Amino acid sequence: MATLESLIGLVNRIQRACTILGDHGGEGMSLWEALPTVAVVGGQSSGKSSVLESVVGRDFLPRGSGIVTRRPLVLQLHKTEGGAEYAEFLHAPKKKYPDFAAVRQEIADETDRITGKTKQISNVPIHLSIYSPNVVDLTLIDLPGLTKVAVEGQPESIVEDIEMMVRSYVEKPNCIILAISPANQDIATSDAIKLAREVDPSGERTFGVLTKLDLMDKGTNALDVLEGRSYKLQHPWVGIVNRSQADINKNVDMMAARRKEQEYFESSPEYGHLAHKMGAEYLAKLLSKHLETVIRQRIPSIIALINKTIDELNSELDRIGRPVGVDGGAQLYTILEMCRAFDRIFREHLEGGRPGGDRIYRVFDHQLPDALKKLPFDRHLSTSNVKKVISEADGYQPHLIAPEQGYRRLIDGSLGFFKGPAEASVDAVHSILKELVRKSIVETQELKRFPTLQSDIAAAANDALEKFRNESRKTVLRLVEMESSYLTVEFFRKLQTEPEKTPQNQAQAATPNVDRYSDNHLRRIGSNVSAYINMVCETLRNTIPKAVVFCQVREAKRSLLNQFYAQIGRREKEQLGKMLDEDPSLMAKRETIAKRLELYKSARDEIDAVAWK
Ligand SMILES: Nc1nc2c(ncn2[C@@H]2O[C@H](COP(=O)(O)OP(=O)(O)OP(=O)(O)O)[C@@H](O)[C@H]2O)c(=O)[nH]1
Repeated sequence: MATLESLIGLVNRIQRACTILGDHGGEGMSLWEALPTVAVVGGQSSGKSSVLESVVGRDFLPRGSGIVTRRPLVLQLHKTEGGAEYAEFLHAPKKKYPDFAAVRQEIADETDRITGKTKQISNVPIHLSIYSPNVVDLTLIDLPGLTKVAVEGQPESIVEDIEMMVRSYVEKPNCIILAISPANQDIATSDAIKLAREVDPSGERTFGVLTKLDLMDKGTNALDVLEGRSYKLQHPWVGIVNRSQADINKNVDMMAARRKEQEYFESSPEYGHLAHKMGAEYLAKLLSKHLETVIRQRIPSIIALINKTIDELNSELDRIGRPVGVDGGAQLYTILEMCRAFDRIFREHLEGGRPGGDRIYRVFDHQLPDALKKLPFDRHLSTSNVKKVISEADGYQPHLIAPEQGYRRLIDGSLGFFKGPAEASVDAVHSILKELVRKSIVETQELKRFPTLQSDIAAAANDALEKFRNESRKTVLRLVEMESSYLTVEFFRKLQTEPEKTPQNQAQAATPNVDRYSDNHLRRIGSNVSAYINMVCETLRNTIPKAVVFCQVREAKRSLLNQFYAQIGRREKEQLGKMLDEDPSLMAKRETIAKRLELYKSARDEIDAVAWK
């Protein structure tokens, strides 16, 4: 079983970690609140400070008129095996205070640092550790004295504020209440007892302390209280005789005061039989033992709370994303992971796992054929235009057999029309791909936290798409140009051998080239060209999609981010870090969670180390 020292030391360490990480109660069930603590409460001038100093055996608390204690003071006492006494503040961890007058000054200064000189109160605790051979292991929290009236310079609300702060500590079921009441005042009117009664009616976590026994009226005594008849508590009352104001003024040494107190009880006719259970030293031991028992009881529930919280924090971290390592390798890895996640989703869109790829097929199946159908060949191959083109091509010398030049010009002119629909298909597919990039970025959960990387990936992907589009445009235009560069000669050979179908045509064939520019003749040329163009159109309707898929879709699937990968591979650590810029609020949130996680994990380690000793 763990020793007494180790259990209180354990809670001390966890408490300190809590304060470092800003966990000192408040919303929800915090670790701090799960830890057993001893809170010192009492009315003003009840002798609170005197009791604390006597327990420590040192003068170290600020004195003065008005409300001096304005922040909770977490006082952790560590017993040392001899050696010099010294104090340490959590807010100045490197500094040792061997001089307790300086401790007093630092408590006052540190109080003001948070509350300002306005004499407001604050619930942010000051942590003070005292290392001394003259103390027992114990942690006490000194709270502002309960008061009824605000004094000069302090806001009216301070009375209520103090009560609320003290209440927030003592109402926690893990709080052991050290209720200080002066003996020279009716116990029924004690502020400390009134509050304790409210929050701990059964008295199981209240320790009653009666101060100023030496100041009671002659002929009266406090036995009714000390023996539990006036107000019953589960734990025995402890009577205390602190230094009087006169003693303090005379600088009576604390050790001397402890001795004097012991003598007082031993020599007292009324309290002599209780002497071994009275005094500040006894109180310290009593509390220490009790605190240890309570901690031991609480450990299983503390472990349960810690484990539950660690699980919750972990899943919260998973939800918002783990912090990225700071070294360049880790950053590069993270960026590549994000890129891969994005790329996977983008490909799913194309391949049908997600919607969007089908729109590309619609371009080939609808848009392109529709556009081809709408090309103005009728106009281009109208008799009048055929005549115009052929005459121009013939020049001063009309053609002899067939208008070879005219045919070529008519065909060239017609083929030119295919460029429009070909380019339109390229552009349509381009904008679908762009839209899919946008969608995929949005759908990549992992990327959500990295707005900069999001836009970097989007920019890189769009750059690549732009390049693919240019390539694709060149290719489809080439397909069209190829059609112009070499005509399918078989088509025309076949035409020549085909017999004329109508009698009129037969007549014309019989007298060939009677009128080279007759309507019939021109119509025939027009329809021949039209037939040829239709054939080419059929070919292009099939080859344009192939070119577009080859240049744009296939490349997008294969190498959308290749250029980007090459770029980031060359980047320096700082540039990579910039790419992983996150939303500041998210970063702050993660940091808080990570810190809390660290706190809970270290608390678990501490407990593991002690509990199995
Ligand atoms: N004679 C005698 N005087 C005491 C005793 N306890 C406290 N005093 C005196 O009572 C006055 C108030 O004591 P403190 O310890 O400052 O009381 P406090 O509750 O801390 O007071 P505030 O910090 O002002 O709320 C001081 O002058 C002490 O010397 C005691 O047991 N006997």
